[in-house]
Amino acid sequence: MALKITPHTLSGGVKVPPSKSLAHRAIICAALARGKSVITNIEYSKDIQATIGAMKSLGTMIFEHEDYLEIDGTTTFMKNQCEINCFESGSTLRFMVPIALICENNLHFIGEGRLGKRPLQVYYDIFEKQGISYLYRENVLDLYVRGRMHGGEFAIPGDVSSQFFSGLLFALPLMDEDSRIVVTSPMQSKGYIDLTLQMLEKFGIQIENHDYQEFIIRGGQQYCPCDYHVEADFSQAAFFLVAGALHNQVDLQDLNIDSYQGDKVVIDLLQQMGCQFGRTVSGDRMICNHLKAIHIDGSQCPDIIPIMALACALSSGTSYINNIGRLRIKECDRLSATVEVINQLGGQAREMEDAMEIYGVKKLQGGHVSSYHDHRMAMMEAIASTVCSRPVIIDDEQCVEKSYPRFWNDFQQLGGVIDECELGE
Ligand SMILES: O=C(O)C1=C[C@@H](OP(=O)(O)O)[C@@H](O)[C@H](O)C1
Ligand SMILES: C=C(OP(=O)(O)O)C(=O)O
Repeated sequence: MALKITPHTLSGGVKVPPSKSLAHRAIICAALARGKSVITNIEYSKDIQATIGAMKSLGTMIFEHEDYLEIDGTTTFMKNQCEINCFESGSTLRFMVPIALICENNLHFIGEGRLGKRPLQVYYDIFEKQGISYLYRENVLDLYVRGRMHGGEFAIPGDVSSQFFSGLLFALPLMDEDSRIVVTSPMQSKGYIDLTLQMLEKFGIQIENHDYQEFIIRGGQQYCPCDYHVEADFSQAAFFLVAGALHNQVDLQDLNIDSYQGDKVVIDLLQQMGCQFGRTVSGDRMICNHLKAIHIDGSQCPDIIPIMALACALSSGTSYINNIGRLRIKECDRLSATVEVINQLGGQAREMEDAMEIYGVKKLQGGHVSSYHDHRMAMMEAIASTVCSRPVIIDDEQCVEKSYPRFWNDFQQLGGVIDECELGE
């Protein structure tokens, strides 16, 4: 089965889902604190379920309510032999590996989809150095680890994934030794490190950040329980903000304009392209008369690149997005997939090793595209349908459950016209 989206302008209000990145972090910090924390505004996407399940596997008590969690970390680490299912969540995997090794443990990490193909070498290098035994299969996530990690000196490249840094920053404060992490190549996705440091501070952990070149972590610290409300997700808001830039009338509810989320940059980027961003009683709205081409440095905001590329595809002039080689190691090769989708829908884009060039057109046509089993590709394709002259057909549309399970409901509420269809229709 596939989904047929008949072109239709979107209009109305949408409640932006809670930030996936902040929810992962709040759950982890609460689970590492001795005592009870309440985390409100939770939506059970597959990735968030993975992190909840992972912490439960380590022994944390987590009580799931409709839209909030009660977490008590008093029993965390009481289990020292466990299986951790990360589903397809890179964040869960890269955060949990060092956390699960804070105490002597016998671990089996499993997962789905492309997760086993995404890089983990940074941790294998640490295992080698620290004598931690591990065994894995190539290309699928099936990793056995036995041992305990110690604090000390770490040298980690900054341009593979910031998630390795976040993982270590969560775990090292609980180890006996003091630690220092040296960043050996320019730090990308810095905004996500900021989210980690901010959350750690809320839960009582102190870390020194020397301009993303070195982090100093005192050992023997303690997480304090804390109640936390998860704010709306700018990476998801980006889809509806771009929809606005493409002449849809969408009001976004609950955005925190003072947020530290790096993907908030979507507002600046669309403004540079000629859009106006305004707040009304019914929410925040992006409007645009004439969309101009832009140059984007994608190194700090990888998740909004597919949807920003769509905005570029419908702007006047040639846009260029560089420093995006890391898009190739996400849920799919997002660099290649984004270029392919734009071209298949009737736009014009060219793929380079670390960049893409997009030649703006006035309208897209439509057609059959793959979701590449990637939530951000499927959501970008849905927004693209609003500026197509013919239907867009997407396969495997349920992949949005990874981050935004109610996406298709929200899309329909806004007037999106979707029907199930047989492939080839
Ligand atoms: O820490 C996080 O919450 C994330 C970090 C980013 O990964 P990279 O640091 O690998 O770019 C981002 O792409 C991912 O969706 C979420
Ligand atoms: C890349 C993503 O998440 P993760 O790395 O956690 O799988 C994403 O949500 O786009």
